[in-house]
Parts: sequence; structure tokens; C-alpha cells
Amino acid sequence: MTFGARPVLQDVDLTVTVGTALCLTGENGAGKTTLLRCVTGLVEPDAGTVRVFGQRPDETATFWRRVATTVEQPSWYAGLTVREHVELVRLASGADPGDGRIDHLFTALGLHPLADSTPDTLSSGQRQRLLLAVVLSRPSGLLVLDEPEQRLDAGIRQVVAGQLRDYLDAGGSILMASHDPSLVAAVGCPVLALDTASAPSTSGAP
Ligand SMILES: Nc1ncnc2c1ncn2[C@@H]1O[C@H](COP(=O)(O)OP(=O)(O)OP(=O)(O)O)[C@@H](O)[C@H]1O
Repeated sequence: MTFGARPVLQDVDLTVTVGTALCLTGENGAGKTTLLRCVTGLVEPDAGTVRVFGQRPDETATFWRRVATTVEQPSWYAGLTVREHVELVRLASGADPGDGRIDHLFTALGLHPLADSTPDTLSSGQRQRLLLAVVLSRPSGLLVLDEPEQRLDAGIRQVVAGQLRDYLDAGGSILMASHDPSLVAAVGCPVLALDTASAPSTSGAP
């Protein structure tokens, strides 16, 4: 990619095998979010190839039924509660909102006391928990997460790590960016470090 005269993400080559996770790290501006946006089709790279489940990322429902992401912040519906948002997403994904999955996530993420609130009344960390509940509540094959630890306290970060491990155990794949080594260690995924020149160096086995 090039933004003006500034090259970003040059010579980057990575694969996330189905059922595994990979975490992108690197300093601010290294290109982590840009890479996640390329993978989710939100931005078209100037050159190179991106394939997700063998397909080019696009805007079709077929693509988005397999990919859940926090790269784009959602717009919350005025008047709908926290619980109604998650139910709506789960229902629209063809899953049963009453099968206990939402209660499981609300218990894990501490959202039960906020279930009847509207998102605009939540703190930024509470809204981040809601966002994670939304993406984890619907069936998907790939989670693309941009700094899932953002604004979360330490206890909830470990809970999120546990939910991500559960997602992997169920056969899902995860590509995420993070600045939190403890979260990455708790998920147990390999790390791909992007430097500001975007030449990747790896630690762990992607
Ligand atoms: N839409 C855009 N227009 C111009 N420049 C952009 C745009 N998006 C990203 N950039 C630039 O690309 C570079 C990489 O940005 P990116 O957000 O991918 O970094 P990052 O590694 O996610 O950083 P952070 O750790 O701060 O989240 C930065 O220099 C940024 O200014």
C-alpha cells in the first residue's frame, strides 16, 4: 500500500491456516490495521493478493457470513438495548438467539447488568465488551480483531483470551493485531511483527 508518498505493507506474505491464530504486532503506524482492512476487503491493496477461504474479500453476504471483525466500529441502533443488539445479530446470522450462547457470552464478559441499557449509555470499555459479544455471538470461520484489548481492564482481557481460545478449539481462525503481550500469550498464538518499513519478522511459527 502507499498513502501519498509513504509506503506501508511492502513485502508482506502471511498465511493463517484454518483453525489457527496469528497476531500482528508492531509500533504505531506499522500497518497492522491497514493489513486487517485489506483482509476484510475494506481497502484494496495497490498490489499483491489477498485470499480469504480461497476467495477475494468482497462485500457479499457470503463473505461476511464467514468473517466477523472489529476493524470497523459498528453504528448502534437508537432505542435498541445491549441484549437486543446481540440478539439481532445472532438472528440475522441464522442462529438461535435463545439457545444460551448469548447468556454464555454475557456471563463471561460481564454484560448481564448492562443488558437493558442502550449502547450510548455505556463506557468505552463496556462498549468494547459489547462489540466483542456481537462478533462472538454469530457463527463465523474467521475473526479479524483490531486490538481486542482496547479499553478493557486486565481481568476482562484474560476472559477475552479464553473466549478466543474457545473459538480456536471450535475450529475457527483468528487474525488479530494487538499491543498486549499478555493477551497474546494467553491466546497462545504466534506473532508476526511488522516494522515501520513493513518488512515482517516472525517469532513463533505462523
Ligand atoms: N486512509 C489513510 N490515509 C492516509 N494514510 C493512512 C490511511 N490509513 C492508514 N494510513 C497510514 O498508514 C500507516 C499505517 O497505519 P495503520 O493504522 O495501519 O497502523 P497500525 O500499525 O495499525 O497503527 P496503531 O498501532 O497506531 O493502530 C500510518 O502511517 C497511517 O498514517
